Amino acid sequence: VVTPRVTCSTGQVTANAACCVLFPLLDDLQSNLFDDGECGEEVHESLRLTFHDAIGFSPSKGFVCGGGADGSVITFDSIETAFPANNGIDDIIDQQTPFLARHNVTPGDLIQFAGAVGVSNCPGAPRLQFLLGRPVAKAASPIGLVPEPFDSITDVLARFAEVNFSPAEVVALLASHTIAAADHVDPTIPGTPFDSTPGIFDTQLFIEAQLRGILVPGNGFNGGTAPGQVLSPLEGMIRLETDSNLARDSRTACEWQSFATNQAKLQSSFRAAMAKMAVIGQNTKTMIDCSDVIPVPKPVVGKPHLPAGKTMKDIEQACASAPFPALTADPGPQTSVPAVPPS
Ligand code: HEM
Ligand SMILES: [Ca+2]
Ligand SMILES: [Mn+2]
Repeated sequence: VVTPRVTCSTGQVTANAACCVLFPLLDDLQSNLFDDGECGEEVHESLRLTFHDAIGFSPSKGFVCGGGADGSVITFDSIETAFPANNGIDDIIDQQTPFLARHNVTPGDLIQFAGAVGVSNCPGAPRLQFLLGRPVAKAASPIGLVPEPFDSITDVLARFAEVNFSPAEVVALLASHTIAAADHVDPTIPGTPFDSTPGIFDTQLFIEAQLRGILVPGNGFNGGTAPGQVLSPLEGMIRLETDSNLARDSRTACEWQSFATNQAKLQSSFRAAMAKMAVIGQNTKTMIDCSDVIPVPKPVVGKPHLPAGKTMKDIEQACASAPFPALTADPGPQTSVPAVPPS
């Protein structure tokens, strides 16, 4: 099979002429949103936005087509940014919205494209799929569809099951928290990461979430969405109750552990789950595959390890059928994780 190719007026070659609109958008995003190709704050927030838009879909609440990954979080931002679970997403919505005036794409396409481009800046990430063609949203998402960090695993799995995601796919999607930080869980310490390497798409989240929690970063629990915050193993790192429980619940612990040292599985599972999430509620038959516009990410930096000062005794074994993979610790004093700088 010969894949047809077109050359855009801007010089790049792609699968379909409809994708040409994305090259100037790619350059604009890299220069003016992602600080020249960084895997920093705006990439993290853009990835979070892909989820908070897409998960707003509920067959039981009357969606048949439309909803989901439709850009409603931008089109109806005054409604959806007021949902408690969307705390903080107004920031990245304000930063992405001006790109709509400069490029001929819909809000739903912008959100998923920015997420895929942003993730490509993170060493170790898979090259995500991108399909073009989400119509402008006709309605806001109903409230209550975005999971909260204090939700039970039963509730989280039920919410994802409603949009046809298995427990294993939920765990794969949580790889997103390897390139993530919290601004609002404890608002006194914004930019506090979920793993020690928030600029790298590696397996450290799946190792570090399994370490025994011993401390509260910053100066104690400071409101925000806590009760969704639980003890962290490392100074400067924050742990969500849902991440902690997904790593320990019998329905998800073995899947969680399976990612601890398997970068290739992490990449392929996250890629597949993101491809599915990015089109929730959309009709893929009318969409165009523009995945070849997404840059190829750099390889992962570093190897799976315990943070300095930890031993295997600090791992809380949760999977009943296989031992946690043996790891050695980085040398040096107890790891303290620096915050992700705001930019
Ligand atoms: C059980 C499901 C989930 C829960 C309860 C959850 C909860 C949270 C919370 C509370 C934050 C911190 C927000 C802040 O304080 O700034 C956060 C950040 C984040 N989440 Fe999730 N999340 C879930 C699933 C996902 C999924 C599926 C994705 C994407 C595929 C995602 C991507 C992110 C990213 C990238 C950040 C970091 C944002 C930043 O650094 O500014 N999350 N999540
Ligand atoms: Ca990481
Ligand atoms: Mn942030």
